[in-house]
Amino acid sequence: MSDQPRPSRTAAVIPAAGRGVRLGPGAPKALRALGGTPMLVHAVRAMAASRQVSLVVIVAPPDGAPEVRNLLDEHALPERTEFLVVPGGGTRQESVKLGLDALPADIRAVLVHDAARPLVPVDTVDAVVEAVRDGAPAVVPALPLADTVKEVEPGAPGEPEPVLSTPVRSRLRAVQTPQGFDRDTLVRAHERVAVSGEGATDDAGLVEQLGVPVVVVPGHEEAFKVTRPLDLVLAEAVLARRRANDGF
Ligand SMILES: Nc1ccn([C@@H]2O[C@H](COP(=O)(O)OP(=O)(O)OP(=O)(O)O)[C@@H](O)[C@H]2O)c(=O)n1
Ligand SMILES: C[C@](O)(CO)[C@H](O)COP(=O)(O)O
Repeated sequence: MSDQPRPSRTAAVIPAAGRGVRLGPGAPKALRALGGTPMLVHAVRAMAASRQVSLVVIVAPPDGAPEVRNLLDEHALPERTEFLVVPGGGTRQESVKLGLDALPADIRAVLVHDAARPLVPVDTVDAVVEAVRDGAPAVVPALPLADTVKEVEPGAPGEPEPVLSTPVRSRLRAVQTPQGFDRDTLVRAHERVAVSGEGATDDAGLVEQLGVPVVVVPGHEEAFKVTRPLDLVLAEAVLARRRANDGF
């Protein structure tokens, strides 16, 4: 056997342990079908489509790891990619941490990608990986906003909420995944920033709390998050358009 050190590798961690409450009653969101295939399988394929990603860690619902392992075995996935399934936690932040804990030592760069963003194009994945490999410790894909955003004083449900301010829209970005990180930076962020309430809403936010710079690269409209029922309608339409285009 060669005693040369193995080159450092890039892994993707896919938090998929959420219930999908905002999507309505049914199976855990990641296991629901999109175009006849579980949303999670689309997300796993989207990460494995990047030749830069050699390991995908899937963070399953806490009691659903065997089911997710079976699901992956039933679907065609690239042979050059390694897949690991670990049980998740009660918040997204805890689930990502459990995924990071499972990474082998030779992983130097990590993507964190929501199972709920099943249709992210491979070019977006590659752009994030490239930026990390070029030396950025934390990279997020993002898009400018179409709506004006107001900061409000949250009130009781259904009651009018006083507006506090209107941030300058041209300075705002809607952040997507995969978010890419130097592994040590992301692990440090997850160790230092405690889970409070629902946890941090994204991983780059934890890194920002360390004072480490985060940069934005262009996101993609098709990397939207399936959160509410209407998002599922859009996702089915995007998938149908892709399949029709592939047919010609
Ligand atoms: N305890 C949790 C909560 C969320 N997630 C994952 O984090 C991603 C983004 O979360 P979101 O879209 O909010 O999913 P849910 O938490 O399932 O949605 P909801 O808030 O509507 O229940 C999803 O892929 C989800 O599976 C996770 O791994 N573990
Ligand atoms: C990580 C994220 O997708 C970036 O926009 C988002 O913050 C996840 O939020 P959610 O409420 O857990 O879906």
